[in-house]
Amino acid sequence: MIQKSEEKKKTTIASQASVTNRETRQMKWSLERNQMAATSSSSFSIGSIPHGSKTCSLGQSNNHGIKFNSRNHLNNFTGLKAVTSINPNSNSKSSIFGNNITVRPATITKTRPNTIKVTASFKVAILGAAGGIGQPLSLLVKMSPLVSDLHLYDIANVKGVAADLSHCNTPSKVRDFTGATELPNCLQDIDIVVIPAGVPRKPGMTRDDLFNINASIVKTLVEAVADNCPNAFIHVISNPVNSTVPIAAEILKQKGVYNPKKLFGVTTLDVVRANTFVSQKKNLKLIDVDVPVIGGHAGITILPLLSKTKPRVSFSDEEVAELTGRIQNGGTEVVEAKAGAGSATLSMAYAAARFLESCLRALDGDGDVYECAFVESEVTELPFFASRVKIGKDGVEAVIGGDLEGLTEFEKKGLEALKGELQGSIEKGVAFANK
Ligand SMILES: NC(=O)c1ccc[n+]([C@@H]2O[C@H](COP(=O)([O-])OP(=O)(O)OC[C@H]3O[C@@H](n4cnc5c(N)ncnc54)[C@H](O)[C@@H]3O)[C@@H](O)[C@H]2O)c1
Ligand SMILES: O=C(O)C[C@H](O)C(=O)O
Repeated sequence: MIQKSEEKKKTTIASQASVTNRETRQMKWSLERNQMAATSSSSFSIGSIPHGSKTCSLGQSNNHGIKFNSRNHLNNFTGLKAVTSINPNSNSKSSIFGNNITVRPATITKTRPNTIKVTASFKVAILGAAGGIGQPLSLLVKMSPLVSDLHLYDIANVKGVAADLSHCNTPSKVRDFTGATELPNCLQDIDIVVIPAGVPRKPGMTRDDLFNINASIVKTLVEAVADNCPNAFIHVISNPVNSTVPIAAEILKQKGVYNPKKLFGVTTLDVVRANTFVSQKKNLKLIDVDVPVIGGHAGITILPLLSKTKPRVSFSDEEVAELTGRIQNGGTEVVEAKAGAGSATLSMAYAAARFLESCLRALDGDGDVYECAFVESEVTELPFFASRVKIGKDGVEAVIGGDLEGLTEFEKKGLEALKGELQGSIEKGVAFANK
């Protein structure tokens, strides 16, 4: 399908008389690259399947490419293409890796015949942008046509990262900010703040072992967010997420700007892992698989609901035990493989970019955005809990409690077993923020 549509696009574009030989070569390069990506199993999309909703959000309906998707719109993003290869009158969609990057119509202006200028509109700040997660995440965000401004903050080494990224000919303007004095400027008018700042695990450590260092880092950064962009969505990646999110909530409360709908602990990597491991185990097409993962983001608090896997698939008891264990220990698997050089960075950047992109689409008016996230919640007796949430322009529109109904005995036990640890981690965060 993709190949066919790319062929069609190729024909259409190649017939445009105004295109020079050099431009034709550039187009061919771009199209060949797109075709390669479209047929390659290594190409990917960032997205999730909204259970119980009619349409798939980005990527999963068509897995051959990063699809920074914006529902409203049908225009072309220049991305890796020569600007002159774009026909502004065409309805065909194009993308970096072979399919639909769509952008908001209001943000596109013709600059001269057969060219368009993309000016996307959302402002994103990444705090901890020079780190193992921060760098690849920044690159993925730089590729989004929905982002107009990308602010990179770190306590060190961020200038080079920003200079490097700024040479990519994608719409967003990249700026770097170093150190506490530059943090307020970094956060001005920001729509979404992503926080991967903090130390990662080494073999033998738990996520909670990071608490002493990362709790203070998150506290300081969220104070600045509260002071400078209190209406922004906040995505907390720094571990232990089960504690750092409650810390962030308390700080925002102290500053009088807490909006529980806009504070998210990023647990997307658990879903990404669950989808990958299940599709491998059951030999399913990866694009079709979606497994909700609930609870929290550490050890047994990570509870994949395999019985709710889409498409419906049956697992033996042994498979359930094995898959659940692997998903719960996915982080440790990477920490051990890296043998002291850190924890998951690339898969986390991918997961964070997926979650960010979902929120950008929600901000852009897509009414069909669902993701799992660790949020303030009433689906259990715990004050914070990861589950699927519906995300809209103002943040969490609904926490989907229905996933907790009809659980298997194994899942019910897992849910009861995680509550003590999760409650303890939440209380630890709250106590830290209020001491
Ligand atoms: N939520 C998840 O699923 C998930 C997944 C992977 C990693 N993590 C966590 O993400 C965090 C970062 O991991 P990493 O591999 O990128 O670590 P890293 O050490 O490679 O990078 C961390 C970055 O944060 C910066 N930093 C430190 N203190 C800062 C401060 N006060 N302000 C701004 N920046 C600061 C460092 O300079 C560094 O560039 C860790 O806590 C890790 O456990 C979470
Ligand atoms: O495992 C870690 O320490 C990092 C992260 O939480 C992960 O799940 O990979």
